[in-house]
Amino acid sequence: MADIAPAHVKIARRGLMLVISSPSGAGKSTIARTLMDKDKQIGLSVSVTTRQRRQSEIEGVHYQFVSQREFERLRDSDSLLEWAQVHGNYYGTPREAVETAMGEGRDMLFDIDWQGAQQLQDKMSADVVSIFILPPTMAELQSRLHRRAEDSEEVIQTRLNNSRAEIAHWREYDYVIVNDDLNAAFDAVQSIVKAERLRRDRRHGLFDFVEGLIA
Ligand SMILES: Nc1ncnc2c1ncn2[C@@H]1O[C@H](COP(=O)(O)OP(=O)(O)OP(=O)(O)O)[C@@H](O)[C@H]1O
Ligand SMILES: Nc1nc2c(ncn2[C@@H]2O[C@H](COP(=O)(O)O)[C@@H](O)[C@H]2O)c(=O)[nH]1
Repeated sequence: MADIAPAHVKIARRGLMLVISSPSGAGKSTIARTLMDKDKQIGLSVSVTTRQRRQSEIEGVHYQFVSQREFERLRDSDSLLEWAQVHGNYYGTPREAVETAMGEGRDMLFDIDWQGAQQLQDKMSADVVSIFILPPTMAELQSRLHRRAEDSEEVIQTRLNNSRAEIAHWREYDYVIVNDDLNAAFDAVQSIVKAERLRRDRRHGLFDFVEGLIA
């Protein structure tokens, strides 16, 4: 197995970059929030966005809401690790928080679209684990956006119109989960995180216990 470091080589463990994407309304933020509640080892990357704040959202918790001018300043000063225009607004991942977490070996979750996922994959492929969430049907996707009752009808229609083009990127992800039953979808995400942490630890030769057994 070529990816295991020899026992005498100690490599600093880096955090996992868990990327989760989906068409709007498929349930990725719900799954991400549940994971953050249950798994205290993982931190959420809080994006900056030019989108208007929704009623339920808190500044600095769900997003950092910024003006177009401030977004351009952050982008042009290379303060964003990735950025994209999605459904007519700009979104980006602040670089500093991610680099600090990775360097300290802390895992991070990114609720970002396929364009952002591609950029992280290009820049930091060794650390990225990507998951795409699908809705069970397009009709259910539509009714979830309506039931969420956070966006205007016009915004909902824009998001639904974009959903097929977003779903077309599903093959670019390491894992694909159909979010029909929320608990089952969450369990699948949790299993992926657990398995990927084991793989990462094996890769970094941190199985001190095994080394002790065979010493
Ligand atoms: N398995 C499920 N069954 C029924 N409703 C669900 C399920 N998963 C999520 N929902 C509901 O669907 C709505 C959309 O979910 P959520 O906001 O998590 O979507 P999203 O993919 O993050 O969308 P966006 O990209 O617009 O942020 C929410 O009201 C959520 O409670
Ligand atoms: N490329 C990025 N995409 C992002 C980021 N933050 C959020 N998103 C994605 O935007 C859409 C819409 O989100 P919403 O909160 O307005 O519903 C969704 O697909 C998010 O995943 C980011 O920093 N970069």
